[in-house]
Amino acid sequence: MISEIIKNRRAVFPAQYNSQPITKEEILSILEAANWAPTHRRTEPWRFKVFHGESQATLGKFMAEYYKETAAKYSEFTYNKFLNNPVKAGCVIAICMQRDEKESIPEWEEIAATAMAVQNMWLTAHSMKIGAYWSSPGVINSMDQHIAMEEGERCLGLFYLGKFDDELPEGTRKTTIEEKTTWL
Ligand SMILES: Cc1cc2nc3c(=O)[nH]c(=O)nc-3n(C[C@H](O)[C@H](O)[C@H](O)COP(=O)(O)O)c2cc1C
Repeated sequence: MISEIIKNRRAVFPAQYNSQPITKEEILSILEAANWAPTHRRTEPWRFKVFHGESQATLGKFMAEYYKETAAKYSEFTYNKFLNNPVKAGCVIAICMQRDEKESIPEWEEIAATAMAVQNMWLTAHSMKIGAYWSSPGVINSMDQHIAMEEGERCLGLFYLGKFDDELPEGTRKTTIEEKTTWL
């Protein structure tokens, strides 16, 4: 049932990944789900850059060095996390949003559509027993220093994917949906 998949999906972090590879076919299935997200005026703004293989290590090096150059309070622990997390993953996908030339709809709608695409990916990965999480460190605003980005394209995060052995914990929410809902 989809409601079970929705409830049981968790953020699964690099520390939980085992070293099993993720195949290109598996990544393509996950990306295919993204393309079916709803989209206002059919702008289909989601764009993805897949780091799969050696590019994972160079992404880690870029993020770690960026952190070293910009950190207000540098820690070697954080440096090593930036360096090593992409390599622990089965692949990392940069989540990007492309504005259409005419900017025909507000930016927030394009971000919302891209986030819906990511939820499709996250649920698909979960149903394939592949863990995932959306990471949004400051370096995503400077991804154009590492990879080619189009005019009007913005990186919204990094989607880490990895296979895992452990049972996933039960999810928690601070408040119930009733507390967040007003009936009129
Ligand atoms: C837009 C977005 C950005 C996120 N950025 C981060 C992040 O930078 N670091 C992090 O640990 N988790 C990040 N998360 C994942 C959340 O921490 C996680 O989804 C939340 O703790 C709820 O846990 P659950 O997904 O297992 O239910 C992000 C999630 C979203 C939707």
